[in-house]
Amino acid sequence: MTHATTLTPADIGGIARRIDRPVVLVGLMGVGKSTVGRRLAAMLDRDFVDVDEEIERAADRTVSEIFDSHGESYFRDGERRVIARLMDEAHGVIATGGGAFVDPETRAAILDRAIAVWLDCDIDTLVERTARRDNRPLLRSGDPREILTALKDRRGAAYAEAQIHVVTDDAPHTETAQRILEAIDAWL
Ligand SMILES: Nc1ncnc2c1ncn2[C@@H]1O[C@H](COP(=O)(O)OP(=O)(O)OP(=O)(O)O)[C@@H](O)[C@H]1O
Ligand SMILES: O=C(O)C1=C[C@@H](O)[C@@H](O)[C@H](O)C1
Ligand SMILES: [Mg+2]
Repeated sequence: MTHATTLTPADIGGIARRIDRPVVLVGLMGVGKSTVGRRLAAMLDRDFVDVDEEIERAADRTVSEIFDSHGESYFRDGERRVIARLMDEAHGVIATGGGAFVDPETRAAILDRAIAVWLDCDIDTLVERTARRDNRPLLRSGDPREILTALKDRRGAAYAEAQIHVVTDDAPHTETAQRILEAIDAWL
């Protein structure tokens, strides 16, 4: 599905001035949180932080290495701490890892301090996108389609608590970022 976006630079500037909290992108692996988030931050002229990258920097290891050497619960503890810190700092756009918003403490902190945007798209698209890079440890333990489908079922209720829901389809990054802005504008 295509969707013509009509936001002018002046519109975007107006929306940017009304956004008084960080915009936090949540949703499944491959939905575009990191790549669309970076584009959205550039459009808003705000800074961009990727939680997975922050954890990797703090640990001086990749997400996969952390899962391999310490396990998922160790990674989740680091993720919770990083997001708690980010909520205390003034950031423009924050891309979370796919599981972050499922943690009740993290979800409550984000909902209290930020605008959570749930990016959502169909499983076929997620399977295709996540196959491009082998950097997602949760998808290595079996068939990625089955794992993503199960995660979507299990996590859907948590993601649905986000204030804003944007279905991305296969729209390009810039268009998706514009749709997020339109949804925020309508919600504010
Ligand atoms: N709207 C889009 N149109 C085209 N390609 C996209 C779109 N969104 C994401 N992609 C591509 O899908 C891949 C995964 O995107 P990205 O890394 O942003 O996902 P993510 O939500 O951050 O995943 P993770 O939870 O694993 O960090 C990248 O190759 C990215 O370029
Ligand atoms: O969906 C998830 O649980 C994950 C998504 C990635 O962003 C990483 O945070 C990690 O691979 C786990
Ligand atoms: Mg990401």
